Amino acid sequence: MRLSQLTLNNYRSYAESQFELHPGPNVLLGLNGVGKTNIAEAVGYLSTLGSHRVTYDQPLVRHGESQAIIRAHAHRGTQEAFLEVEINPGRSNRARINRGNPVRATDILGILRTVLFAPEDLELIKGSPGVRRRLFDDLAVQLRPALARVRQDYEKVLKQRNALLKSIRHEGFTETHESTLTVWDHQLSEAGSRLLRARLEMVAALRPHVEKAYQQLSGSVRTARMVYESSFEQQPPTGQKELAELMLTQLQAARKQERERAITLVGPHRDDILFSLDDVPVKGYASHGETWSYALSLRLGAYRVMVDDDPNEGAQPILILDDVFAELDARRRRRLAELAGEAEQLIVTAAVDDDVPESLLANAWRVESVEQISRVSPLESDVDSPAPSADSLSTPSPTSQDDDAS
Ligand SMILES: Nc1ncnc2c1ncn2[C@@H]1O[C@H](COP(=O)(O)OP(=O)(O)OP(=O)(O)O)[C@@H](O)[C@H]1O
Repeated sequence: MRLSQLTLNNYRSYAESQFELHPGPNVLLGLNGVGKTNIAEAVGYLSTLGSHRVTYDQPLVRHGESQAIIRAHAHRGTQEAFLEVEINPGRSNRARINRGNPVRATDILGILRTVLFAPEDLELIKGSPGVRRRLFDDLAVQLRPALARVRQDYEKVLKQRNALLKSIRHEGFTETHESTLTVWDHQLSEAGSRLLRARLEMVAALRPHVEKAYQQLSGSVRTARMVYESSFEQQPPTGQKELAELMLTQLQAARKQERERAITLVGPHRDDILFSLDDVPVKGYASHGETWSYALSLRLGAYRVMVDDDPNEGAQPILILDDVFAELDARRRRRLAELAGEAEQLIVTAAVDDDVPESLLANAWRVESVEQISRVSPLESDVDSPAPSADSLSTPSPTSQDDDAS
């Protein structure tokens, strides 16, 4: 999979900018704060409708504006699609496919697949369980877009149920409360069991790939392991019907405690995934370098899971490495470059040219400012080629660069 053209309107620091992207590596170089990550983030947003930096949309819209639009030409083998997403904070986001009528933004999920690794991913190890749950849920949604709805339903019922438990604590428990809780228990178990089943599948699919990626990246013989820790009092079964039944039983058993604490105590929103190297937990124990390698292995593993899911020519996800190389030692950089170099399209951002392995620098761009982006000659990476004009910025296509060079 790849993008050939990306246009940003009022997205983050970009008022109106267009970028040409190439198959293979695309490296964005430039000083801190010039807008490199904003581009990488926009590509990720097109495939997940979420940002790796914020959990809500407002910061994605250029300060002072009310709407951002991301447009892109996406290619999957010989198929091509023109994708457009409008980000409307406070209102529903919309999408358009091949310049058709506006549809719900979630309708574009599944068309473009990306895997993005960024420094924020250290939170996958160090952060709260919610960050880890999101990793598995996002991956499941990229593979099975219908799960986006299940996830929304689960969160909605959970919120309503928690609000009811709070009012029970204040107002006392009545028969009406009992029957409403019973209805919501069924709805929560239905959506929760689907979500949990998808997560368990993702854990099983990721496990061997993460183990392999960790060994390839670090050269270590230690085994990267992961264990799903469920809020159920027993090992969750694998079938969805059995999961739903078990969740219902556990909710009913927890009812007294839930009324006392005014919170839903059973379900996938309470779960965690324990990462370890051999039998030693990563969180709280691993070194900084090991933590980085583990987090990166999770993303490379996700990349492989997507490739397994659709092994067709041209279906590989776009791999995005945002500000990653600076944190790795020389051996890990080289290994990452080898692994990432296999991607049909790779987008890399870096503040320091020397941090990026030379093998990836064939297509590098110097981001000076949001209005000024120019190609970097692979041989003279410190000499900028003439900058394209500002305002409606379009980075030069390979043909025009060749013309410039001649
Ligand atoms: N909604 C917004 N409106 C206007 N400007 C924004 C918005 N969000 C972010 N910015 C600006 O975008 C810039 C950050 O861009 P970005 O994160 O892409 O930088 P970067 O080149 O990746 O930097 P670094 O190398 O430090 O990671 C900052 O100057 C920030 O103020």
